[in-house]
Amino acid sequence: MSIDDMTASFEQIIRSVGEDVTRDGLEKTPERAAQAFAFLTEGYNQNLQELVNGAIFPSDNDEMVIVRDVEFYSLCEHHLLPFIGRANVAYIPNGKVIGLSKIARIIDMYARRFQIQENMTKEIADAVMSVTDAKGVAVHITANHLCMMMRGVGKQNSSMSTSVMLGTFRDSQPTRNEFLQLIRG
Ligand SMILES: Nc1nc2c(ncn2[C@@H]2O[C@H](COP(=O)(O)OP(=O)(O)OP(=O)(O)O)[C@@H](O)[C@H]2O)c(=O)[nH]1
Ligand SMILES: [Zn+2]
Repeated sequence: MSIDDMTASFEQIIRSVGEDVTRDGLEKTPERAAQAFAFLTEGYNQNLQELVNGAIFPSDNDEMVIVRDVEFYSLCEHHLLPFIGRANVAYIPNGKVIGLSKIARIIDMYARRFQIQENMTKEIADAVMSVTDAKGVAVHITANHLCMMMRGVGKQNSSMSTSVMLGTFRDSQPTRNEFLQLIRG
């Protein structure tokens, strides 16, 4: 990722809207915007193994583990505008558990890319499954999309929910229901 290239692109965008990129307030904006965008897309520079950093621990607990209400900020791949929400992630351990913070790091790694919510939900579920070998993984995300709020159809109060169920959560209705009840509570 080249900050210089992005800086030049933001300079061009600012010019294209008819602004004077040399005026005091905007002088450093192209580079600031490039740095901000680099941060918001840093998920492209991360990979799962490095991010988890070996934080997988043996455990004979085989009850559902849920990490709830993890906030995230992503960018929709259609408009590059933010969508903002919360993710709930559950898994049923199969001899090992993952470090708690790593679930949040996995969510951020996929959020900090150009995304649609459905794909992000699936990518998080697949990633948690691949690093934990869990009996089952469930991911549920609710988000507000600014492309639908500050432009376009202009709906301020609608939110979108997506979920992906793998393994036991897909096969067993009671397990799926327990998850849905726990995230509602
Ligand atoms: N399924 C899904 N759609 C999304 C997501 N983020 C944005 N969109 C939608 O992507 C669609 C793109 O539609 P287009 O008609 O190509 O673009 P547009 O003319 O800007 O559409 P409007 O937003 O309706 O003005 C819109 O319906 C958006 O609401 C997402 O995460 N998931
Ligand atoms: Zn959008």
